[in-house]
Amino acid sequence: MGEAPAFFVDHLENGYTNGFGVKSEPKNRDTSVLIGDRSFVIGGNHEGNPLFLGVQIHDKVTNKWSSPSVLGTGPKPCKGYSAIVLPKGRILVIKKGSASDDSIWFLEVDTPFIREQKKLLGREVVAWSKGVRGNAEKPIVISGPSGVGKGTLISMLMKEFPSMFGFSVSHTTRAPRCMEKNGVHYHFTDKTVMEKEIKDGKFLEFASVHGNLYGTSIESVEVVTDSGKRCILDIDVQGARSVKASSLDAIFIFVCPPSMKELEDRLRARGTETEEQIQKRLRNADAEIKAGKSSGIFEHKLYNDNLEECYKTLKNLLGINDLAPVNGVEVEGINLPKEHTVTKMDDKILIQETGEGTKNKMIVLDLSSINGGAPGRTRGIVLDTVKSS
Ligand SMILES: Nc1ncnc2c1ncn2[C@@H]1O[C@H](COP(=O)(O)OP(=O)(O)OP(=O)(O)O)[C@@H](O)[C@H]1O
Ligand SMILES: Nc1nc2c(ncn2[C@@H]2O[C@H](COP(=O)(O)O)[C@@H](O)[C@H]2O)c(=O)[nH]1
Repeated sequence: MGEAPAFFVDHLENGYTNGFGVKSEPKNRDTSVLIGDRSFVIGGNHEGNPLFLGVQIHDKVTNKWSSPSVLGTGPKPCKGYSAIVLPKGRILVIKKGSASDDSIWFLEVDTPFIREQKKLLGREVVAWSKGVRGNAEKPIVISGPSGVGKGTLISMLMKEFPSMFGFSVSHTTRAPRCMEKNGVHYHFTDKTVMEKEIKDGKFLEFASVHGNLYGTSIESVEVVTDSGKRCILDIDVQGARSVKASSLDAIFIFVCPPSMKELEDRLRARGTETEEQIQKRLRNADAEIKAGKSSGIFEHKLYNDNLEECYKTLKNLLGINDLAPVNGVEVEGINLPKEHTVTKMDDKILIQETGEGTKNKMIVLDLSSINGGAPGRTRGIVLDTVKSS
């Protein structure tokens, strides 16, 4: 047997406040979704704006109501909706009688992205993301010897397409270079702290590289994917091997130098390492290049000789060229029957058409396919339409 949705709310059209127009305690409390110690009440207007659905939070422990910062563009007010609590701090909202580009939404209330935003903003935060069909783009792992130009290529990509790509900020125990900012280039971390976090299972991968510890925390990747951007990881070959073995379905690119002499020249010209460190990095480069070319980890190899040409090849490889649109992934809306019931069955949501003279269409939404997301962004949904008799 399936479970009924957490709740169904009727008549939430614009102008029909249904008890949610109030600043403090909403009157209609049975329409709240309980997650941990907090109830999330979805309805009425967002900060008096009649175009967007509002959210309020009740904390059971403090018995206080708050209006969170709402990230992303949320759904328009609607006739009614079903709300279903999903794992990992998300609420699925399925609207009634809405346009195909406004029918399925996710409210993030306790994801890593939300927790990070809460820390930053110092207040309650939630984020909306719209549900669309299709799969989110795979993260990109870029490896190559030190000084080959990985960081340069990634910076060019992020500068040209800031809304499309996001950088996974690694942790490292090495000291910051003079222009490097904590939390932007790396999370500069004490070795004992990082070792403890590795032990606590917080890292997707880690490795000792040129005498220091480097690692990608699960949260660093989630922060990017939850912001709806395609995640880029700049990691060494050992790290790439670990990611390949993990559940992260990524594409792997290895950047080769035109020659060892050119690699050495670039490292020296960068001027960020001591002579001893340069020698160490060059020694390691040999083994890295061999592993990169022969390990079977990398499906794509780039030669960074001429920077502009290499960048163009990288863009082509990522499906970005002068003819293709670059403002995010092309999205497909979801047409739902005007009148329907919603049932949850394991990781499937069944949306059954109701009403006289209808075709009794059933839409099956596969929750296991959901990834990426928020705020205001899309995530992949796989839908099947079944005709019941
Ligand atoms: N095609 C190129 N031609 C000449 N110089 C380049 C080219 N690509 C990058 N560089 C320069 O080489 C130096 C090293 O590049 P970058 O810092 O991007 O390397 P990296 O692979 O990220 O190194 P690391 O792994 O140590 O972080 C930089 O000074 C950069 O400006
Ligand atoms: N396995 C990992 N390797 C990483 C990570 N972050 C960076 N790196 C690699 O380290 C070297 C040196 O970087 P530098 O900033 O000190 O020059 C470079 O090859 C990076 O790709 C990581 O999280 N995991």
